[in-house]
Amino acid sequence: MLNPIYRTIYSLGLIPVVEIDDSSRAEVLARTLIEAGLPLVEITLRTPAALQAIQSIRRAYPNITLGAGTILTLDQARQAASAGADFLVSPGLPQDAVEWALSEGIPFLPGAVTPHEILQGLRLGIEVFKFFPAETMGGIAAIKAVSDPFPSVRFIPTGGIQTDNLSSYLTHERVLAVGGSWLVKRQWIKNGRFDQITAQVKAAARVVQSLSRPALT
Ligand SMILES: O=C(O)C(=O)C[C@H](O)[C@H](O)COP(=O)(O)O
Repeated sequence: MLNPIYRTIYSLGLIPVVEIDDSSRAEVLARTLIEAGLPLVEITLRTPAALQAIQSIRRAYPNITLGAGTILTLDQARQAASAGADFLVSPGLPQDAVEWALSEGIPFLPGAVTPHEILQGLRLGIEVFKFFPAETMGGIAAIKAVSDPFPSVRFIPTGGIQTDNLSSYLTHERVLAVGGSWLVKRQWIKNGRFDQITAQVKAAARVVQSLSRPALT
């Protein structure tokens, strides 16, 4: 059974992957995304401000779907969850963090691109994988090839995805959503250009809505 968080992610189709330098901008960032029709964000733990940003967003918008990305260790997984993250994302598969999250009922989206990595994740109980870096690893053709032996697996590709190449991913039955930093550029938050975030998110959402996507089974 697919976790309800993944159903929400599927229905929105897009995960903005965010690097934030100043946590005081987190609330307005979340408001911008919600008002643009995308009540979903992944804050990566790549900056010292990330945990505080997660806390601020959770406090201001209890219903937003909130992810924490770049989880590399068990400690980071615990910290992100207690700051208020609903789901955790990693570029790879940190086994202790994955095991802990699943035992707490927190969806964990680990990175996997090879059959070996997918098998490792499946054995831990993972149902959805981040396919990263998607474009560099061969794009949708690579996802098709690697998913054949794993009929239950779904992917959220990230890495090199933009509005103009997201369609080939999102129309494939194994792809739940796409993620990326193109929706919310770090500089836009820094420079207070929330109007650019709104425009980018709306343009991508229009493409998602125009697609005939396979139903979630
Ligand atoms: O930080 C992580 O946990 C990652 O795995 C990386 C991000 O998902 C990618 O950096 C997004 O890729 P771009 O959209 O090409 O910027």
